[in-house]
Amino acid sequence: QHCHEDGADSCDDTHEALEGNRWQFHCIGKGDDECVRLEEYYSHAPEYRRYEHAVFLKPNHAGEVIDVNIVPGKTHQMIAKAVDPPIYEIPNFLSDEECEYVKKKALATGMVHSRLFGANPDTNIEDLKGPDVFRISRQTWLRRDNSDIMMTSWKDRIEKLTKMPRKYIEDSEPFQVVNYGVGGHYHAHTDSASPGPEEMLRQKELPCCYQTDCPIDKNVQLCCKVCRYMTVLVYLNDVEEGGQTAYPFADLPGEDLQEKLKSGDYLNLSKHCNDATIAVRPRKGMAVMWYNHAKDPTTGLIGDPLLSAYHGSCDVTKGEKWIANMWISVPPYEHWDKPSSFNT
Ligand SMILES: O=C(O)CCC(=O)C(=O)O
Ligand SMILES: [Fe+2]
Repeated sequence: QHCHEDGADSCDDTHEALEGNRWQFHCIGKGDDECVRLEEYYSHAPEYRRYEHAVFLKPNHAGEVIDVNIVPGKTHQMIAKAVDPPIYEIPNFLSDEECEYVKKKALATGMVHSRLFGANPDTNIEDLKGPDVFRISRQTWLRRDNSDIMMTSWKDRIEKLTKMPRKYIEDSEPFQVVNYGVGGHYHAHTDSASPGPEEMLRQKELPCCYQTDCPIDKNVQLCCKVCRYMTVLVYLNDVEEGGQTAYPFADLPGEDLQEKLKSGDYLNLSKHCNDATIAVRPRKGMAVMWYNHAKDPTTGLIGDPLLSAYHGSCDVTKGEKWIANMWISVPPYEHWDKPSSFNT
């Protein structure tokens, strides 16, 4: 590996030929040893050089701890929880004061009951309760406000953490703030495009939702597809009991995953929270970051959805739970030059 000692960004352009493929290394620590080897890089054909490429940071093993500089003068840790998909915990991503600020701001905008894609708009969701309900929470969106120093600094940290081109961070949706009470949960789901083969084929030609005005809370599947390449979720409080973020299929061998997915039952986290291979306990200010898609090895843009990235929130059994979601969207090659409707 050819990472330079003089800082994180100096080795972003380091390439090494390996059996005809190109590999890229990103030095996210200080020395050579802390370089993280990324997935195979794009093929360097001229048509794939016109735009900025996504980054996929893969840990060497679960439990790996990587020091990162995301705030000047401070060191944070990225703790790998899983390899497939890569899931990382980043303690103290936000300070206590920042968490309080986000909650206050969210309450001021007004929180509404969360809906699902394709949900019947006539249902009175406020009355729905119990383990059979897929999602029970309240939420709001915090719109981009470039004069807000906290939000800008938050995006800086996400950029340093993910190594993603700033463009994709700026293009992405507003921050979503979610609040769960006792009994609140969100059964296991994917944050991005429906991963079934037929669905993928049907949606192939569609632009990404963030590039359109398609209403994201209705049945959007006919108009656009969700292209949330990665998720950065931040816990805004300590939850007294329950409320873990659970990944029922993380790091499972392919056959076991297929079997569990087929049964469908494992998606119900009110029943199966404890069967999940990875469950992250909320801690105020901590971020969890993971990939919902592979990186397309040819185009360097969003690739196939990762079934291993199914996740959700277990029931809050005592107290309440506050989170903020930041999704980073990346287009597929067919739509790489379409502008984002959020970055105006
Ligand atoms: O609350 C959690 O831990 C998970 C939330 C989630 O998956 C989502 O909002 O998409
Ligand atoms: Fe999610």
